[in-house]
Amino acid sequence: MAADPAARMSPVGPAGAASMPVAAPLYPAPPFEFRGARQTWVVYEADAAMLAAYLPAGVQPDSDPAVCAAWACHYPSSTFGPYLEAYLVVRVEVAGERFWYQPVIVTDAEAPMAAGRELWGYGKKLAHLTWSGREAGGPGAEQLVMTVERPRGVRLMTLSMQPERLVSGEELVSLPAAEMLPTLSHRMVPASEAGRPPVVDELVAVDVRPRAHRGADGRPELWRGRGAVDLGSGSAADPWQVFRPLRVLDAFTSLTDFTLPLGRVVPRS
Ligand SMILES: CC(=O)CC(=O)O
Repeated sequence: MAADPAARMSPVGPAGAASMPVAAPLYPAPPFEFRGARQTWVVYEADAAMLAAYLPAGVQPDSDPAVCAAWACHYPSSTFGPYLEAYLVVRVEVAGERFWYQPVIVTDAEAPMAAGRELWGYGKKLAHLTWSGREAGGPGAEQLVMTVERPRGVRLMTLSMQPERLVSGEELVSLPAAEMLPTLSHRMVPASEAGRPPVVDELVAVDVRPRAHRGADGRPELWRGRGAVDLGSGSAADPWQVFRPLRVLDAFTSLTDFTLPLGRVVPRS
């Protein structure tokens, strides 16, 4: 009797799987979807010379003092599952194009950690993150707070933001501190044979626009308010204090749905 093809079907992943291990991939193939994403930015000035060691060759702040942002992400629903993430980013210029360069990223889950490092060159580390604040901001709403510890008990960052005023997409575009630039990462993959140079050493840009902003009646859900970032004295492994704010410029929080695209390689000169 001929075997039933369905009965022979393997319970493991298909050949050509999107990620390792190919028999049981850690994360699926694109598209990479995010729903109800709460992102909060505190934009500030920092000492460009202090943070220079975090920038790869060919990547320079586009101003002095440097413009940085502490960026807190609460992702309740995504292709990679629910997770929290925190970034420190620097506004930079590379060969005449401007980006938000991402030297520091921490997350609390394995799938977005591996996918971020492998696909986009996001140099993520695992950390203990907490997030508090209601889903929707609003005037008089409780403040939004993210904390980052790595390892647990060693506080690297406390970010807080008090939403005060709903702003339109047009108004946001006109605010210098909220400039929507592509992000940029340094994707480095070491060689597996001793004495060989990295097999990948490239700058990867990701253009996260366009974003679909959610809100009651389809209006954008973007709030502006007051922000604060405390980076303390860092740690030996993670000297985040070099990004310490000199002056806070602005603070925003948004609630969006979006699809994260793959990147593009940026020539260094
Ligand atoms: C999986 C990813 O790296 C996407 C993100 O968390 O920004």
